[in-house]
Amino acid sequence: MPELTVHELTKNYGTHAALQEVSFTVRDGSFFTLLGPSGCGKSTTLASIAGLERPDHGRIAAGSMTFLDSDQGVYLTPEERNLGMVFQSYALWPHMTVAGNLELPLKLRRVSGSERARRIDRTLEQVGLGPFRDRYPHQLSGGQQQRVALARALVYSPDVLLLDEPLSNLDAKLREQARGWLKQLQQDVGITTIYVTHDQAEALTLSDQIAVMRRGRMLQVGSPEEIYERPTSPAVADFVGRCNFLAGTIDQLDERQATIALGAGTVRIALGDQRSDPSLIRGSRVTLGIRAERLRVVDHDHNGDNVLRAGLQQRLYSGSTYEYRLSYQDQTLVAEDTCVVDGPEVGLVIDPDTVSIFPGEPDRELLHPSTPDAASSSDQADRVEVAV
Ligand SMILES: Nc1ncnc2c1ncn2[C@@H]1O[C@H](COP(=O)(O)OP(=O)(O)OP(=O)(O)O)[C@@H](O)[C@H]1O
Repeated sequence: MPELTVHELTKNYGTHAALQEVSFTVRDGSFFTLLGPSGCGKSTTLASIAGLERPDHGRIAAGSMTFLDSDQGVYLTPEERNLGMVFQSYALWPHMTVAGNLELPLKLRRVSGSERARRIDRTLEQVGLGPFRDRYPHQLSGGQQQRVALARALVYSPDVLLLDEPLSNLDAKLREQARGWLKQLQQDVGITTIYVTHDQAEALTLSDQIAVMRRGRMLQVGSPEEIYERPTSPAVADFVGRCNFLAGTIDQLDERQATIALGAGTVRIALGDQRSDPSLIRGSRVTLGIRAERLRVVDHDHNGDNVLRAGLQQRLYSGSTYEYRLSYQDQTLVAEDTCVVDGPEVGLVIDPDTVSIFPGEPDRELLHPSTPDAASSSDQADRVEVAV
């Protein structure tokens, strides 16, 4: 299976820039996910790869085959690209049986009768639908229909599989099961796969690489761990997982640590990847990103380093954890913890190894103002040590 490269893809709809110089590479045989909020350009990117949209500018190639090269005037039709595609609405042919749905794309490719039968049997076996070959789509469950759609995309051995939110029509439980099954199938077949979703949990569990998009631009490409643990921008930290953002100023800085002034208090930070960032200098404004599940809620009189004092607004039971809504200075923070802590005020222990630091002020839309009736946070100076 070939590697797929997308280079500086640009697409405008009138004055609206749907894609702005989007570039990425999908490794041979890997599972690559385009993740981002609604309207960020995921489907336009996928449709451009499929040949269903024609970008204004850019280059797309799979192995030695160039699908699109705007500079050279190269543009292959969808039929010339040998790709398999599955949409959210499985788009099965309702008047054909399961086997009939798989047979049509083979007939269109002029595959011989005996070879068609062999491939249909093998693919239905792969997706676990052997016994269902003579059923019609309306006689199948949603999950089974989704498997038929996948089988139909795989039966003619495409070079690359393109999946546009294929699990979103399934209910929550079935969707979780389908993730494991889909990942296994992709690994068994070994096919290069590009997957579109706005569901971060789906992206994290399924992917070898995730590309986070926003407003037609690529924000970050990396493994699920990189995207979650080391986001390169507040926007990525905000979209993947739940993150609290705090504004601060670098007070002191050395090779390994930085001390950040947070309102009335200070924060000590051990420097990781950001060590080489030239914009992190003494006196510069920064944004700290702290994941909700990495804030430990303790009693208000808890002693030690890295403790913020916050007002307790609300504690919500969510099964495996409690969700705390807390007021800190003029913001609402969210923490997830398994323990029960009460009182108008609590302590928040920050794990120094799990805080991200970004240059500059936080975007206003990332900050959540505290509600007017919330208990006020302590004015006392906080001292927090954070590793980045
Ligand atoms: N045919 C079109 N004409 C005009 N604007 C379009 C067209 N198709 C898409 N857009 C716009 O381009 C932007 C990107 O759309 P796209 O469908 O790629 O987003 P998306 O990330 O896939 O969103 P969703 O998750 O909601 O499907 C959106 O602002 C959308 O309104």
